[in-house]
Amino acid sequence: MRAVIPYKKTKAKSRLSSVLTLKEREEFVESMLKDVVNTLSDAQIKNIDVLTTTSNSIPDNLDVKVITSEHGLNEAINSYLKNIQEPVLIIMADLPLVKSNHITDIINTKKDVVIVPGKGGGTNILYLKKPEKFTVKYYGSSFLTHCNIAKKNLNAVEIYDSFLASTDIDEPHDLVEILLHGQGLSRKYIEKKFEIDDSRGRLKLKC
Ligand SMILES: Nc1nc2c(ncn2[C@@H]2O[C@H](COP(=O)(O)OP(=O)(O)OP(=O)(O)O)[C@@H](O)[C@H]2O)c(=O)[nH]1
Ligand SMILES: C[C@H](OP(=O)(O)O)C(=O)O
Repeated sequence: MRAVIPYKKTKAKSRLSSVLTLKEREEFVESMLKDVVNTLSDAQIKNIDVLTTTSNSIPDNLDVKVITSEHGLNEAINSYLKNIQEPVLIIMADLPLVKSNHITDIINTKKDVVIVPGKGGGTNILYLKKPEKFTVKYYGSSFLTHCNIAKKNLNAVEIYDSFLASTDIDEPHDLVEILLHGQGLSRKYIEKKFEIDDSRGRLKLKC
């Protein structure tokens, strides 16, 4: 089996622009990518592909295969899947809280498809035992879309329930979860700039 991480660094995370500059956002997404790659490695995933928009956005020291595509997210992933004849784990790059035991739980499923929902209706992780029978359609309520695609084309779907695996980092309020639960490079990056305001459990910028 393989894992593929869709990754965009250029102008990344516009939803965080109120709290991080563009340079900081691009540095931050790189730290999250490294955390995801480290988690996959800890789960003994040997074949890790990073599907990115521009090859110059990947650090040299990552043990991954870099695949570039100028296409948008859906077209890039569906083109990638056309060349895959083995089970594939599609894991987003903005999931720094996922742990290796989540990955092993997911790939040891007895079902054809595992879907890990994101907050607000997204899809954080897809595990496809038969990728040739699946087409991704991210954005909007992609979680429901992917459930329907799976049920139409395959018969056995597992919805994997995990607070940490469902916590994708999109909005400023998501950053507090990294301070509360993170253990990797992205936590080191964020704690330089933010701390938790204990009075309300809310994030505030470090003075
Ligand atoms: N290869 C590729 N990955 C993408 C693309 N757009 C987003 N991604 C990745 O897909 C995952 C989810 O994307 P988003 O949460 O929308 O990331 P984003 O577009 O940087 O965030 P916003 O600008 O706030 O929407 C992240 O791992 C992104 O790095 C794309 O056009 N190509
Ligand atoms: C790619 C998209 O991410 P979101 O915008 O929901 O974080 C999705 O999961 O469908």
